[in-house]
Parts: sequence; C-alpha cells; structure tokens
Amino acid sequence: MLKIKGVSKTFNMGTVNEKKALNKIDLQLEEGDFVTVIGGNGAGKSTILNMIAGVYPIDCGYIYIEDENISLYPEYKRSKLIGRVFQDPMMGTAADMEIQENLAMANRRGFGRGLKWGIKGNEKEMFKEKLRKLELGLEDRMSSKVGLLSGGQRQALTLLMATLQKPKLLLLDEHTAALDPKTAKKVLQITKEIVEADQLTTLMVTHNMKDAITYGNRLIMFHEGEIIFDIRGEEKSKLKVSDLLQMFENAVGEEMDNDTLLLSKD
Ligand SMILES: Nc1ncnc2c1ncn2[C@@H]1O[C@H](COP(=O)(O)OP(=O)(O)OP(=O)(O)O)[C@@H](O)[C@H]1O
Repeated sequence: MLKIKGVSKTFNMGTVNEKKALNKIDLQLEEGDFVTVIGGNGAGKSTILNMIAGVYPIDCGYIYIEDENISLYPEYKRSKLIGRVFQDPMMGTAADMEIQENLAMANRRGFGRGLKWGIKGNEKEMFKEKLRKLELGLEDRMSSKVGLLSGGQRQALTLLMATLQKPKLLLLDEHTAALDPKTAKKVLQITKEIVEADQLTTLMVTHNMKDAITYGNRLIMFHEGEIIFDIRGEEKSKLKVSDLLQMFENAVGEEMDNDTLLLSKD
C-alpha cells in the first residue's frame, strides 16, 4: 500500500545548522494497517509525514502509494491520495464557512474546480448522517460557522473532512495533542471508528505511549531519524508501557529520558 525505501532527509545541508532528520528509512504499510508512530522530540516523526505528503522533497530513496511512485509529485497532487489532520484545530477547516460548506468542499476533493459549490440535497443527508455518528450534536448545527466550534469539535470535523473521499492513506500528526484529556479521548475514539469502518491505511503520530499501545494494529518508534522498532499483531496487542521502555533501552543502549514521552507513561 505505502512503500518507503531508503528515504533520507537532511535540513540545512552544508551549514552549521545541518540536521539529519531521517536516515535511510524503510517502511512498508499493508492495506488497512493502522500504525501508531511514537518517538521523542526531534526524532523525525513529523518529517516522515511531511516527506510522504510532499511538503519537502526527499534527498534520496522513493515513496510509492500502491503502484504509483509519488516521490516527485508536488504536494497538491499527493493530497488527492492522502488525507491529513494536524495538531492545530485551526488548520484543516475554514472558520468563516459553515460546517456543511466545509464538508461540501471536502467532498469535492480531487474533482477539479469545474464543479459548483452548491450543496445538493442528497449530500446534505449524507453529511447529517456522518455528523450524527460523531455524537457531538453537530448534525443540528450544519449551517453554523466552523469558527464557533470547540477545538475537539473542530478536530472531529477535520477528521471527517479528511476521510469523506476515502483517502488511500490517512496521516494524523498528533491530532489530539492540543485537546484536553477527555476531548482527546473522544476524538481518538472517533478516529478508531472512522479508520475501522473504512479500513483506512493510517499513520498516527502521538506523544502518548498509552494511546500508541491502545490504538492500531502496529506500532513503530523513531529515534534520531531511524525506526528503532516495529511491533505488530499479537505482540502489539499484549504490549505494556513498561515493555516499550525496555525495548527502547535495548535498542538505544540507554534509558528513555524524554519528558514528553514519559509524561504519558502512567
Ligand atoms: N523545516 C525544517 N528545517 C530545519 N530543521 C528541521 C525542519 N523540520 C524539522 N527539522 C529538524 O529535524 C529533526 C526532526 O524533526 P521532526 O519535527 O520530524 O521531529 P518530531 O519527531 O516530529 O519531534 P516533535 O515531537 O518535537 O514534533 C529535528 O531536529 C528538527 O529540528
């Protein structure tokens, strides 16, 4: 489904600020894989998502989605294949447009500019049904401006928009990190339901070790631009935070000292 082979990225090459963010990454995702991605600050998690989405060019290697080599595609062309949700609830939706207008815009993704923006009757019903499933009461506020929504409601809407036209790949970049714990849990539950219902191939970056264990069928950990382990299937389902800490120590040769990750331990 997604195939990354030998991908490296160095920022500010040849300057005093040179930083190798990714070092020869190999990663293959099967159709329907829901992979959680964990790692300390600066480990390379966002960079790998940016490489896949085409925000920056890769230095070497290649990226395939199904049989399509997307390595040289510009970002806009990849966005037809990829849905993405960011940490910031202000991104991904248009605040001064109505909920239903935002959904209509998302529903036209990949169909060019020729289509009229008007919302069709059957679309309205479909939006209402999808919003009802979120259980946030948004189905009764379809003509409200998105700017009036809370952060959690906005992230749930962004998630719906990113998956309305089923993407080949869904990228979630710490999409619950800016929410309070209760709201984050709700948005993660919605994420799980959407991903499972559509069998979406998903990469979800998180700082929260427990969430990385709870969600998905596979977990990978980044450290200093490399994938240091990849756990799946039964091994993943039995995993505890203490196992993750031990595996980190075995792979890196020292105890984990990353505060952000350790805060999510208990
Ligand atoms: N646009 C950029 N220009 C220069 N350096 C960058 C850029 N983007 C990332 N980096 C550097 O690359 C390294 C990896 O960063 P990245 O954002 O991928 O880490 P991360 O694992 O997502 O960390 P965090 O959890 O802190 O977001 C870091 O040292 C970072 O400073």
